[in-house]
Amino acid sequence: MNHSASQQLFQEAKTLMPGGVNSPVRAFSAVGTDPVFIREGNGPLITDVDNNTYLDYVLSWGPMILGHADPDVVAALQNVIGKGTSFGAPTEAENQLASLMIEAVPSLEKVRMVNSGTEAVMSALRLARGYTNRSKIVKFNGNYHGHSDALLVKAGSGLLTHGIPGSPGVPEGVVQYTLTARFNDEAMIRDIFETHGNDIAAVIVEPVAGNMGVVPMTQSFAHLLRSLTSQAGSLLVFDEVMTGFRLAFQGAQSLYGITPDLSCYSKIIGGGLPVGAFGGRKDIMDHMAPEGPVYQAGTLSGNPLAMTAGHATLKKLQEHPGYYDQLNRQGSRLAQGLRDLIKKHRTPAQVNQKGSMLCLFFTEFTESEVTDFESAAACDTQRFARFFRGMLSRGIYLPASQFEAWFLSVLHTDSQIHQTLEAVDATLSEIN
Ligand SMILES: Cc1ncc(COP(=O)(O)O)c(C=O)c1O
Ligand SMILES: N[C@H](C=O)CCC(=O)O
Repeated sequence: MNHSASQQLFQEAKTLMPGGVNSPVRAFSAVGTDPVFIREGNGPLITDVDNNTYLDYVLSWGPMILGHADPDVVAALQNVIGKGTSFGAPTEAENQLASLMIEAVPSLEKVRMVNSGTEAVMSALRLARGYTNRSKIVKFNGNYHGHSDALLVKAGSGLLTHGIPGSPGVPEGVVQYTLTARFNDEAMIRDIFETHGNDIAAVIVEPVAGNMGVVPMTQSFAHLLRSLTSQAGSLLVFDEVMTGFRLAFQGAQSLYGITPDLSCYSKIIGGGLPVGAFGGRKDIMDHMAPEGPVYQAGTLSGNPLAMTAGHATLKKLQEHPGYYDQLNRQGSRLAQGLRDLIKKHRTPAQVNQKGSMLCLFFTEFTESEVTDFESAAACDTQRFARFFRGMLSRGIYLPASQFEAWFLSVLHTDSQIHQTLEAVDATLSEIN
């Protein structure tokens, strides 16, 4: 594959932006190659500036569940873009997206729109602290909730990819109220609540963690979190930035049978435009300004284009409930195919999959499952890097990190899954 135009753009980008990118994982530095510059996307395919086409399992890190340039989303955007792109004033489009989310997810009684997942989580936790009058929050090792100061502790995603345990620039005082616990470790979270229960404003969790690879929370851990928080008067906050409208129309919370107090969204609810939202119980949400005293604001919040793209996306998902069965089927088919191939090649690896989120962990500990940050972090990232490069050269675009989720769209076909597995077969024989 020729990558000369991408390489040229990357050289230029490095003189313009730190590392040549606007978000670290995109730089491909963890996989020992340069990034490809994407020119356009169509359905499950993306094409780079050198005219190479790839089957996309990144999907903009999750939002493009309908594939790229979905005709209904594009038409909805074309319909509004000529009428003004931002007003900083209420619009009907905000009501439309908010009411669709509230209709879909029983735990949402009111929502507030923001501009990113980071903002959604940061604001939800401020609200939790304001509502409970408590300071401490609990997060789990390897969960990633965006880059706000208090949450850059033992986080997944780019921090795990680049081996950054916290971040310079975050004063100690800011993280002194962030308690960290092992994901899926029931004894540890019980201990934390025994010691700090009365001071804990909220527990925040990715129900299916997708930022240390894919690691689902166990059912019993989910129920334990619900009961510990309820007993202690703390709030349970589900970070559904990745899982919301992806694992089910009602989100991961419906799969676990849990009603969180607050939930955070981004990605799919913006249909590929910058967006975020948080919501939950009305009595809690009404603590937000101007109804209540907890302050949060945004010049572009509820942006008409983002609301329109998000609404068109959710509407289409709502009108096609069969999409979720299809996504689950394709996810399972790909996961099973990967399992068969790692067995065939005797590759030390594990496959974790939940619906249309999955990943292949190159772990030496094949006999034990990857259930938390500690087992995920023990993976062979060099082998992953070789695997990634082999797949890219065969036209399969995977996340450029061992610790990110692969996503499927509703347009990934049987024959594309087959093509992916053929590429895996060839790549594993090359790198083993
Ligand atoms: C679970 C989760 N929470 C929060 C975020 C932060 O979202 P954003 O990148 O839109 O700020 C992300 C992704 O980055 C995420 O995957
Ligand atoms: N894991 C992150 C979000 O889900 C990846 C996006 C990024 O950091 O650029």
